[in-house]
Amino acid sequence: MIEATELTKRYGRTTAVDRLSFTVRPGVVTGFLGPNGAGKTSTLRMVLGLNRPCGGTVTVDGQPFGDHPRGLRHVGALLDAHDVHGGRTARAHLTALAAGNGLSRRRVAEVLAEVGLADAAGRRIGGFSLGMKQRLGIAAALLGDPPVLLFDEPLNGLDPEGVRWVRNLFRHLADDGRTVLVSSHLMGEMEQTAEELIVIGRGRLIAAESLRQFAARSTRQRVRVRTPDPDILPTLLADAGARVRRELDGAYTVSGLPADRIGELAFEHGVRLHELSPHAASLEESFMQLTAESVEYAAGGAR
Ligand SMILES: Nc1ncnc2c1ncn2[C@@H]1O[C@H](COP(=O)(O)OP(=O)(O)OP(=O)(O)O)[C@@H](O)[C@H]1O
Repeated sequence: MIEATELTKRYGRTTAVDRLSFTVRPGVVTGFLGPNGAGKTSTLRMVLGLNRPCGGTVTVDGQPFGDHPRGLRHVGALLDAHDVHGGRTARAHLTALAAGNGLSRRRVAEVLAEVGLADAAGRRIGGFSLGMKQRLGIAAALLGDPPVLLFDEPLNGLDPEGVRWVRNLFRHLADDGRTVLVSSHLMGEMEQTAEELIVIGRGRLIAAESLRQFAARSTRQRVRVRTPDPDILPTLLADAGARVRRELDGAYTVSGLPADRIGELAFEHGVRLHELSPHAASLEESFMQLTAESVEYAAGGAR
C-alpha cells in the first residue's frame, strides 16, 4: 500500500505537487492520471525517495521508501525508459542491477523472457526502439519480484500488441495481490488498464475513485440534431436552457437537454427534425473537461 499525506513539492516558484493525499491499495491496478505537467513524475519520485518532499509524507507499506532495506525487492519502478546506458546490452544492464540488489543471474534471464526480450538480450540498448526500452524498463521493475510496482507512462511507444501485453501483465501483477500504480496523461489509455483512478491537476487531487464511479459521475449526454428549419430551433433550445453549438456539417450539438425533451419542443413548435441522436461523452472527454482548468499549457498559449 502507498499512502501520501499532504505531499508537497516546489521547484523555485513552481508548486509541482500541492498538499496531495491519496492511498493506493494492493490487488488492483490504479491509474495515476493528469495532464502534462500535473505533477505525476514529481509524485512518483517522492514515493521512491528520489526527491525530498517540501511538506507532507509518503509511505510504502507504512515506511518511507528510503527506510526499506530491500530496495528492488520491495518496490520496482519504471520512471524513464531512456535513462539507461546505451552502450550496454540488455542482459548487462539487468545483471548490474541484479548484482547491486543481491539478485541472481537466473532472475535476469527470467525477466528478459517475461518481457519478450530474450532474443534481444545480447544487443546494445542504444539500438533499441522506445517500445523495447519500455519492455526493458518493465523487466528492471520486475527483477526483484516486488510487492509494489510503479510505472510512469509505460504505454508510450508500445505497439497495439505491446499495449495489450502490458495491460495483461499489470492485471496479473495486481491479481497476485501486488500494489500497481500506473501513470498516464491519457484517460483513453487507462480506460482498459486501471480499476481505480487518482486524477490530479496542477499538483492537486481532482478525483480518487473507481473507474466505474468516475464514468458514472462524469458522463454527460450530448444530442446531435439536424433540422431543415435552422432559424427556429437553436433559439428554441437556448430559451429552454440548452447550450447549442453549430457543427461544420450544419448539424447542432446540444447539451443540457435530453433528447426526448428536444423532440417534444420541436414537435410543439412544428419544427421538422432529420436527426435526433444522443451521444454519451467519452471518458477522455470527461477527463479533459475535469482537468481543463489545470492544464498548464493549452492550445492558444500558456495560461
Ligand atoms: N527538476 C525540476 N525543476 C523545476 N521544475 C520542475 C522540475 N521537475 C518538474 N518541474 C515542474 O513541475 C511541474 C510538474 O512536473 P511533473 O514532471 O511532475 O509533471 P507530470 O504530470 O509528470 O508531467 P508529464 O506528463 O509532462 O511528464 C511542471 O510544471 C514541471 O515543469
